[in-house]
Amino acid sequence: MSIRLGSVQFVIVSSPDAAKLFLGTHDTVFASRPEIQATKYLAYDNKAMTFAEYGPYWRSEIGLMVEEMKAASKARKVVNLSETVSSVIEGMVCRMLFGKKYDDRFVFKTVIDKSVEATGTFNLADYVPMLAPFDLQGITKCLKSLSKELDEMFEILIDEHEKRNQTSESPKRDQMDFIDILLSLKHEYSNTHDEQSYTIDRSNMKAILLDMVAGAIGTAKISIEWILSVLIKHPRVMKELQKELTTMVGDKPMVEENDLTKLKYLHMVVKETFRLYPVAPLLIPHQSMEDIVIEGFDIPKKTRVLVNYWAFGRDPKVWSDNWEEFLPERFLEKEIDFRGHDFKLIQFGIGRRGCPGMNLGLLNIGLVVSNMIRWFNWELPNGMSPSDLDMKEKFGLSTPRAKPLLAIPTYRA
Ligand code: HEM
Repeated sequence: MSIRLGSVQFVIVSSPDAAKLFLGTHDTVFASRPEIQATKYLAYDNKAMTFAEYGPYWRSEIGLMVEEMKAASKARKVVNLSETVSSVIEGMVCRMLFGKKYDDRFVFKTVIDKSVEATGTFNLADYVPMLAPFDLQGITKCLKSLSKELDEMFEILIDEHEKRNQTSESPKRDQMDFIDILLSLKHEYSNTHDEQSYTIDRSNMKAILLDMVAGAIGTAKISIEWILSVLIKHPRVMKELQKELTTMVGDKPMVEENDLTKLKYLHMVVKETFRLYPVAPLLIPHQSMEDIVIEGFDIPKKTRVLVNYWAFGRDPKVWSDNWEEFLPERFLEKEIDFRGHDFKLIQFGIGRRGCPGMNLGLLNIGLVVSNMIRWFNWELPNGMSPSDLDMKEKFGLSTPRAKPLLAIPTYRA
């Protein structure tokens, strides 16, 4: 389907076969992103991330989470799981990037949530550029203020790392956090074999940090929130997963990174949740870099492509008539994964602009979910039955739960 909004031409891709054409066969043509007001003000002129390195950044955060849930279990306290997951993920990401969990000056999750919301809001200025200077909806003002908040936080973090490195010996390679690694690459060429390579300066560093923080925090939080919701709503699936965890992990105090590959049922639960509750229902818009003809249709340069991935997971032609059912076992028979070979399940996008943080995202999700489920049973508050759990989404650039997930943990010794 093709539509026009103001001066902008869109193509909407609504099936895995069409996605294969645009993001597979013609991936090189559609590998650009449109420049919108949000990227202009938030994303340091679209300077992007390239790599990631991390150690066991998650251990203390997961340990604290388990202890906190044990205390809540003793007190029969209702836990706001949406809030808890958000803090755990923020803590894990901060430890990985900045070496430690920082203090109240750093409110990444709040600023990132607001930025995602502002980016996902329909902004007239993106479709009728002559209206941009008037900022009729006040979105540009909001984006500028969010950008300033983020910039100030990154400046403090980089300054603190630089000062520490000046006063004491620079950390050894295996003790470096992500900012140390970026600082060690400052002014080096990003790619010595490429004539168009650029040096990594301070704004590149901040753009990369923004990619990491924005990419890692909200997406994992939303994914985990949905996985826990479907598990609570479907006690049969919850029991099956707990059985797997008990058998495969035993009495170890924590489910660890190397346990995750053994957890086949967990992987099926994750895939089934990604099918029905995508984090980015339209992925991130792509844009064509040249004119192209696809299946007889002329598609001009700079056409934006929206991939309606939300619809893929609800297509009976793809998932059969029981598509509405939450059934992880459907992946027993289907060799479908989201690692770039199959266009039915593209939770992380696909091709050149696919998500570079997929492995890290899957790891964070696996660690948090498995530890929450290995050690605790979950009950809804006020005697609510699992089938009554509200599963409404809040639509936008990403789709979190409309209402926070509240539940009472009981410790499973
Ligand atoms: C559950 C976790 C995650 C999900 C569901 C997710 C999903 C996505 C999706 C749908 C896209 C757009 C793909 C497209 O338009 O074709 C994307 C892009 C991106 N993601 Fe992720 N992501 C996750 C985790 C992460 C993490 C942990 C990082 C960083 C460490 C990250 C960094 C990025 C970046 C930088 C892009 C833009 C890539 C580009 O434009 O070339 N993501 N992600």
